[in-house]
Amino acid sequence: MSQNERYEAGVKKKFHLHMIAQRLGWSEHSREFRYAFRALTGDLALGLHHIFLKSLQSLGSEEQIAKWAPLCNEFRIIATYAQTELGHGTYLQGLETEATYDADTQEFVMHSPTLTATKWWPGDLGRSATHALVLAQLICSGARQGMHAFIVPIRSLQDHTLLPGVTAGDIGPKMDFEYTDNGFLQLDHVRIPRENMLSRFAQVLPDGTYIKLGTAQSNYLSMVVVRVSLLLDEINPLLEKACIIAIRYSVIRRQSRLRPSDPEAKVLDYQTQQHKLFPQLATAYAFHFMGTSLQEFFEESYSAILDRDFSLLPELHALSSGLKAMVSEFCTQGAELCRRACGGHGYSKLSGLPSLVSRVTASCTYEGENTVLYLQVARFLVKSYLQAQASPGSTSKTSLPQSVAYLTAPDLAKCPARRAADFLHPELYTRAWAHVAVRLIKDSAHHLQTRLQSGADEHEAWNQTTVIHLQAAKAHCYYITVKGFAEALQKLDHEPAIQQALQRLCDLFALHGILSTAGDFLQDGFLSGAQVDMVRSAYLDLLFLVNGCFRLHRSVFKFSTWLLRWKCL
Ligand SMILES: CCCCCCCCCC(=O)SCCNC(=O)CCNC(=O)[C@H](O)C(C)(C)COP(=O)(O)OP(=O)(O)OC[C@H]1O[C@@H](n2cnc3c(N)ncnc32)[C@H](O)[C@@H]1OP(=O)(O)O
Ligand SMILES: Cc1cc2nc3c(=O)[nH]c(=O)nc-3n(C[C@H](O)[C@H](O)[C@H](O)COP(=O)(O)OP(=O)(O)OC[C@H]3O[C@@H](n4cnc5c(N)ncnc54)[C@H](O)[C@@H]3O)c2cc1C
Repeated sequence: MSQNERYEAGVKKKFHLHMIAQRLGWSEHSREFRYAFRALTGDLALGLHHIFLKSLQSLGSEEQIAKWAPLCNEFRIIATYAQTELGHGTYLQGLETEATYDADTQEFVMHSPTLTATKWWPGDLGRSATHALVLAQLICSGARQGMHAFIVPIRSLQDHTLLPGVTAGDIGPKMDFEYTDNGFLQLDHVRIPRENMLSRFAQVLPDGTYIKLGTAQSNYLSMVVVRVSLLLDEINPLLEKACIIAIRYSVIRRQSRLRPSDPEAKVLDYQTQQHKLFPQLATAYAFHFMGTSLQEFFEESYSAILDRDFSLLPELHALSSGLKAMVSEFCTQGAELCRRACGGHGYSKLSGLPSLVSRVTASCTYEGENTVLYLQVARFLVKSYLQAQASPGSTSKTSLPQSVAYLTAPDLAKCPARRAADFLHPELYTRAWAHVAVRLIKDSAHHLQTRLQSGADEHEAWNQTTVIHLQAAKAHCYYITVKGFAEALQKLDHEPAIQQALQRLCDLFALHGILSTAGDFLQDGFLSGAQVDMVRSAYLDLLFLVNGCFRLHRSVFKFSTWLLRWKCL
């Protein structure tokens, strides 16, 4: 299909599913709706319409939510989230679109002062949206107040033509997401009422007085909300699907002989094929359980933040940033590995794998470019580490956020494992991951301090140590995921068969990670070379055991059913 045909198909599917859900009484978060969404491969248009709604609920006052949410829910308006510009995506302080308050008319004048101020990328903007949530620099009472969110009508509700002062269109062909009309938007002194600035965390009074109700980053909250929601709703399911296709293919595909006298072997019987695929399956499950745990932490902190208690926001920002970066990075790598594991058929679009790979690849960029998000985590880790060092032994150490409490826990200098089987104990490998994360965080903080003491200013010192910070942030995120996976399994005692199968995948995820970054474990002697051999031996035995599991269930192997069952637990 052409881009236009894919776009039109995406819109048709969107409303077809919506009408079925209405007729059958499925809520958007119901299992039936989510399963139908998966079955439609997720190629539904108007994804940003829902991101607009999430942003409205995060940044809008109760009155604004009451006014605009029903219009969204009934699709009487189609909305998008317009933040990124041609010249700026990451650096929000550099966004150029202006919202200048006119006290005489009690309006904001929305304007794109330069070509680089053109909004560029927002989904559903090119052809669909009637309204845009425009993130712009607020100017009132003669001062620039930073980035705020403004609801701007852009197309007529009568005939869908662009409104006066609005220039918009489609940004053209992309690597994927062809069913979404990512667009551009230029505003030429477009006037909107004062009430259209989302005002949960800031207000502009009729006379232009600016009232700050939150923190400088309160208006960044919508990005946190979306990062958390994309993990389980969009990104990890793409790896899950790739695993289903590649493992089922590998159970059926026969190629070459294990012994000359044997019939051709199922490719899943080759150890190298297991080595390609089973760690991806383990990763998909690890991210499922970690994403569920993050969702629980999000729900606990989100209601407090909406009530302007920001105490948990720094940790939520760090967790959501790091886990979005890690999940998107690993799901992109994993989906590509699954594709390549299917040989020539993996290069056929008919396998479904190429489109999964090109779609998940975008997640490394949208909703925050991964490197930038990892560095946000690193900033949080250094601050937490220095806080822990500043008050050794005092009760304030207990004030460390829960996700970094391990920075003050007793640390093992050397791994106690004496045989391969010792590495199949979650307590042991979780502490191994904690050790490496602490060491890398400490190392990154010390390199930063050394640069500062050598006379570099804080910004140069930070920039010259970001590669080390990146390494520490990644180890921290992997540790969080291993710990979360192991803890989730402890709640499955009532399902022993499932618990055992998942335990093997948890062990596999932890040990595969150690083998992939063995240098980090060897560097300070925490693991010896002999112990890395033990890890490899335990890992290879796990591949054999997991394969046996598929051999047992091979005919009834239905990952999605299994996962659905586990999601129900
Ligand atoms: C089915 C459909 C699937 C596809 C959907 C695709 C949807 C895609 C939609 C989008 O892509 S929307 C656009 C997404 N864009 C971004 O995510 C932009 C990323 N950039 C940023 O978030 C900020 O520019 C960045 C964090 C990189 C820098 O923030 P700042 O410019 O404020 O500077 P700084 O790093 O100094 O942060 C200052 C403070 O704010 C804090 N902070 C930053 N971002 C925060 C945040 N989001 N929440 C809470 N606090 C935050 C940060 O930790 C720090 O706290 P401390 O001073 O206490 O250390
Ligand atoms: C499919 C898709 C859909 C999208 N949908 C939307 C949408 O609906 N609405 C919307 O507003 N936006 C949307 N975006 C835009 C997206 O949010 C931005 O592309 C993203 O935030 C990255 O910004 P950028 O493109 O300016 O890249 P840049 O930030 O310019 O990144 C380029 C390079 O610079 C590096 N870099 C940048 N800053 C730093 C730093 N401080 N330290 C170290 N390295 C740095 C990055 O790591 C990267 O390697 C979408 C993008 C895609 C691909």
